[in-house]
This record gives sequence, C-alpha cells and structure tokens, in this order.
Amino acid sequence: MSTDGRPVLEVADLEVHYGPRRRRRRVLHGVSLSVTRGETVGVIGETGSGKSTFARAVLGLVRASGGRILIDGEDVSRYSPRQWRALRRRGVVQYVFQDPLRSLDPDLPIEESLIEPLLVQGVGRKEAIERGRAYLARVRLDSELFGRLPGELSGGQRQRVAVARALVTEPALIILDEPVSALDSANRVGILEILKELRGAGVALIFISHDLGSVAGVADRVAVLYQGEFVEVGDARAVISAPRHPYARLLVGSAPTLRSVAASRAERDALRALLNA
Ligand SMILES: Nc1ncnc2c1ncn2[C@@H]1O[C@H](COP(=O)(O)OP(=O)(O)OP(=O)(O)O)[C@@H](O)[C@H]1O
Repeated sequence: MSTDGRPVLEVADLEVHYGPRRRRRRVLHGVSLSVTRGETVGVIGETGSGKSTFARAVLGLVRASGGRILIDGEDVSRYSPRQWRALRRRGVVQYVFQDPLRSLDPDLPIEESLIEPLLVQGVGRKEAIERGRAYLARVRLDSELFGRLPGELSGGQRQRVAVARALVTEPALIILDEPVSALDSANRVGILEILKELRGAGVALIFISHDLGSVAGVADRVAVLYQGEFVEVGDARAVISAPRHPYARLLVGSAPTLRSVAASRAERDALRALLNA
C-alpha cells in the first residue's frame, strides 16, 4: 500500500435526512470517516443501514443536512448541484455501482464509453484511446471485446469495463457500491483481485458491501454502519478478528461468503488466499 497520509476524503458529522418536512427521517447521523491516498476502506452494514446514502452524499447525489465533506482538500459541503456536476465531470471522484449498466451507455461501444470522460476533459482522441486501452488491459479485458456494446458482454466483463472507466481519469477517490454483489464467484474473485492491485496505485477506494467476506481481503480499514451510524471503524484484520461492537460481532459471526455452504469451496479458498496475502 502506498499512502502519504494525506486525506483524499474527510467526512465529519455527516447528517442526511429523507422525506418532506413533516415526515422527515434521519438516515445518516454523525457519520465521520477519513480516507487517505492509496487506502481502501470497506463500509459494511445490513440492508437499509445507509451505505448507499453515504456513497450518494459523498458524490453529491443527495444533499447533506449537516456536517462537512472535503474531497482532496476542497470543502464541497455547500456545493450547488451545478458545482457537484462539475466536480464529478472533472473525474476527481468516480463511482462503480452494483449494476454496471448504470454507469455505461448501452448504445456506445465500450471503448467509446471509456474514452468519453477523457474527451470531456479535453484530452485528444488519439491519446484518450491509448489511455483507455491501457486501462482495459489492466482490468484484463481481451482487446477483441473493445468494440462491443455493453449488452454484448457478460456481467463480469461489464463490471471490469466500469472499473476501467472509473480509473481512466486517474481520480483521487473511487466509490464502489456493491461492485461484486451481482457477479458469480469466478468474476467476484477476479474483480476483488483487481481492486486489491489498485491499492498500490495511490487511488483511495471506498468499497461498500453488505458482505464482509468480499470486503475482508481488500480493505485496509473497515467501517461498520448500523442504523445510520458508524459503530466501529478500525483496521480490517482487527475488526474481523476481534470486533468490539455487538453489531460488528454479529456481522463477523454470520459473514456469509466466508461461512455459508452456498459459497463454493473454490470461492472460499480464493477469498482466504486474498485475506492472507
Ligand atoms: N430517496 C429516498 N427517499 C426516502 N428514503 C430513502 C431514499 N433512499 C433510501 N431511503 C431509505 O433510507 C434508508 C437507507 O437506505 P440506503 O439505500 O442508504 O441503505 P443501504 O444500506 O445501501 O441498503 P442496501 O444494502 O439494501 O442497498 C432505507 O431505510 C431506505 O428505505
């Protein structure tokens, strides 16, 4: 891991509410997290705990009702929707969703999808293609697939393209919201390996999942979200081997990917190898 200790993301006392005034409901409460360059932080929690809301707030897709968000040193807390759009377009912060079709234009060949953010940034087409291809190779996508439409790829291949697309602008921070949840076990392990490799590249990653097993081998630190609050944040190995908060203990004790009979032996072995590497 290469980290210079400088926070790429600083979130302090974040509050998010949903709903109109009288039925206003608090979904995130006093959430604080800081992520440094080259660091991967896993955010885990059960369904409805507020994981996606956290991601959406950091991407400016939902408005925070309180607290502060600093991205690469810039206070974005009071940004207007237009400023947020400009920030996302600059490619400083990128995202990968569970369903890669959400981040890829179904009518654009994948190579075009990949170079689009670079063209928006003013990079010339020739250089954009070169850089795009380099990232597709990095996520181990066969060059004969570059001209295909997203619908002509498998789910795992599409997710590799989405990861390459997130990387191509060399962002400071990538937020991955359940990036492997929809994949079969072979593709899941493939994407986890790629994410692990990224740790050495200086990019900060936030890896959101309900599944501790997926996060375990990739994250340096783990933050456990419970009913809209981080109840435990710490070194991944420490949280996994000796969780302190009762809810974290429950999560660790029932981590499905590491324990369930539904997970194949090959998947469990591969995850253990990642965990021990
Ligand atoms: N746009 C919205 N308007 C109102 N309530 C919402 C909205 N989006 C999410 N919620 C509610 O906020 C809470 C947190 O949702 P969120 O999607 O952040 O949870 P999550 O931890 O990502 O869950 P999952 O793992 O199922 O995706 C849930 O109770 C959800 O119903």
